[in-house]
Amino acid sequence: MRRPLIAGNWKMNGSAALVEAFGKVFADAKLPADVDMVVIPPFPYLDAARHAFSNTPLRLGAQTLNPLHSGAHTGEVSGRMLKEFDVAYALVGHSERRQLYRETDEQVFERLMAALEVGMSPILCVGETLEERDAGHTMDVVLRQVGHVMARLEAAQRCEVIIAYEPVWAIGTGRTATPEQAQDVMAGIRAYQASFDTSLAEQLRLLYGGSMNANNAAELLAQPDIDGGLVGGASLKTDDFYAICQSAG
Ligand SMILES: O=C(CO)COP(=O)(O)O
Repeated sequence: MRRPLIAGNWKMNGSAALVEAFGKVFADAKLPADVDMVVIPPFPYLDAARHAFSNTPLRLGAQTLNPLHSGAHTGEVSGRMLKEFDVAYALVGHSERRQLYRETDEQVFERLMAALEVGMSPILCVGETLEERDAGHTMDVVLRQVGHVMARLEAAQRCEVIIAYEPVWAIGTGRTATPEQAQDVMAGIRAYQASFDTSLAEQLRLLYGGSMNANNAAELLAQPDIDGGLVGGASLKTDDFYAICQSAG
């Protein structure tokens, strides 16, 4: 059985007050014990979140990381630094980074390797644009993004990777993929992974992202190949994120 994972990607949102609010709501909550719950705030809030979440099941993630450990790279943050703040997960290849900051598949691979090197679980984000979907290229795009990374990893590294399928057209648009659309792509990713190793494919955790909210989470999470969610907008509201975590249990 794969352990469900719900991760909240705050993107460039949130505040010190929101960190405190999450610490309070998640401290006394009756949350499912069999679900991994992760908050991914902007870097400046990581240290406050580490303290505020110490009595909660919430773990921390980073939105990106530099491939190097240190050096003359103004504005960048390394995995080694993030580890000092108990950051356990790192997003790599989010579509906003691919589109707005021109990150290539190769840079995504380098960042993912940096996360693995310091013992963080990378969450590799993949997904097609609307034009790519309409042209019938969804699986080609997604498997290119997955393959560029997975095909180059050792088996032991492959087990550490979590994959988030986030159709670009569903991100922040309120337009969620139907459970069937999401399931089709997730099944395709798992089948690709099975071409390396069938038992690893069974263990691979696949998250859906793109306008997941408290109302649609249960139906998406009920799909056989969806093991969790990568939540954007709804992860900025304590009650909504709490409800999504509940529905994963
Ligand atoms: O990009 C996302 C999470 O990484 C999804 O964002 P929304 O949930 O706001 O659509």
